[in-house]
Amino acid sequence: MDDQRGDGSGGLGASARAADAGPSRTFDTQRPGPTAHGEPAASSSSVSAAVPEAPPDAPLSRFRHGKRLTLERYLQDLPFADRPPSPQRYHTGKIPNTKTGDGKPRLLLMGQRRSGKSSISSVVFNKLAPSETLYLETTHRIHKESMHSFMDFQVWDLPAHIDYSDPAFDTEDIFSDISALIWVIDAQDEYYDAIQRLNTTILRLQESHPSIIIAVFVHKVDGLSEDYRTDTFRDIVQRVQDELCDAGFENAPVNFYQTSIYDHSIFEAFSKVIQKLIPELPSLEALLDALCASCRIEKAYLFDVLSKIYVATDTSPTDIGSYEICSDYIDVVVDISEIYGWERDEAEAAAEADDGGAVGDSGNKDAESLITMEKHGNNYLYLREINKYLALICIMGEDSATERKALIDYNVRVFQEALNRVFSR
Ligand SMILES: Nc1nc2c(ncn2[C@@H]2O[C@H](COP(=O)(O)OP(=O)(O)OP(=O)(O)O)[C@@H](O)[C@H]2O)c(=O)[nH]1
Repeated sequence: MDDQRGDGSGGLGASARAADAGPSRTFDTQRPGPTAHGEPAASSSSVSAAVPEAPPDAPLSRFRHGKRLTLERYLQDLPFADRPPSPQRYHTGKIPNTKTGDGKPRLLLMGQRRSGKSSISSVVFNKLAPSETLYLETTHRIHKESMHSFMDFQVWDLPAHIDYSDPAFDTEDIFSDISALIWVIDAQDEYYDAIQRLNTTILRLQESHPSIIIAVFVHKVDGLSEDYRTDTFRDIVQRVQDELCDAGFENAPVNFYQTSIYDHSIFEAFSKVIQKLIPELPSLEALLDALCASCRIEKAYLFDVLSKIYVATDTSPTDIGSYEICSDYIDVVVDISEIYGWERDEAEAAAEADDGGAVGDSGNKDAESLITMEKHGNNYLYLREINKYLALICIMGEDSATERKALIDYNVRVFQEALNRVFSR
């Protein structure tokens, strides 16, 4: 592996480590450590998926000090954010239903008991090893996770025993601020009741909060044979749509994903849900397309390093295999940086910010930077940290030789600049 450090950086791992240590994510630190993926494999496919603010003196301030990321600033709740005039195609996080006005997207995890809600939240956001989820206890109260990364959002895990469809239950507090509802169905269990509850909830939300994004995770598919998994998935999709249609709600905008915590499918599904909350997604995809065309990149992902959720990818067909390779590669780089990386102090970062930033300049205005390359079969992987939270990772095409690295570096910097312009608009 050829590992080059640009811009006097502590590297991707340094920022990831700093954030994992608590500053930029308000997670339950009692939960055990790193993610272990690699247990039973299952392929995935998709059809078309209050923690209080950290005190100001918390380590979070390290990231908020000085030059803030334009991306972060835009996506969060600054009142003066300049929004594009085009009609809103995606939720922006500043959803019309927002009551409290905190502007942070909220994702609700709902479903039957033992369907796997807490496991999903723990594996994706707390890096809990999937096997450790066997010991998770039943959720009795709403469990709230705050994710502070390239975009702030909250994930609420709702206990299954409360009947939210009961008209006597005041759901306004729960549903009024949400951006996306993720309904988890246990594919290994009897699912008719789950579908009925899901449809009741969808119909209710359709009346009161029609702009909410709805995703169904057909979960625990790892335990099913290929054929049975496909049949179950189709059956669930069909039943949900038929019942909604019978109730007068045709073509309901519900997305379905096959998921499992034992492989990457849960991260991929979450990525797709999160992408629907990003208003700039079309611009990001167009930028990635342009980059792929100019550098003969086979597939490019913009990853949120902390969660391994991908924020955007180019518009060429996505397969779980390429996501897995890139996701594993981020793990490797983060692990190596854990050992060899160091933290850049703020004065140093600020000095670099003043010098750097121009296209073609080696300075990186927003973050430390790290470039790594690795032969992977015929194609090699290219990773560059874009800012504190985001990393660009590309599977290079066969005709994109490593000798052209200088040109690729240049184009990636142009991409980085363009990205900053998109988010500083
Ligand atoms: N095979 C398999 N088991 C899973 C998966 N996700 C979760 N589980 C298991 O499902 C069981 C229930 O998971 P929980 O996360 O506690 O389910 P929950 O929906 O939060 O349950 P309640 O809190 O009771 O509502 C645990 O034993 C998990 O290990 C998965 O993808 N595959």
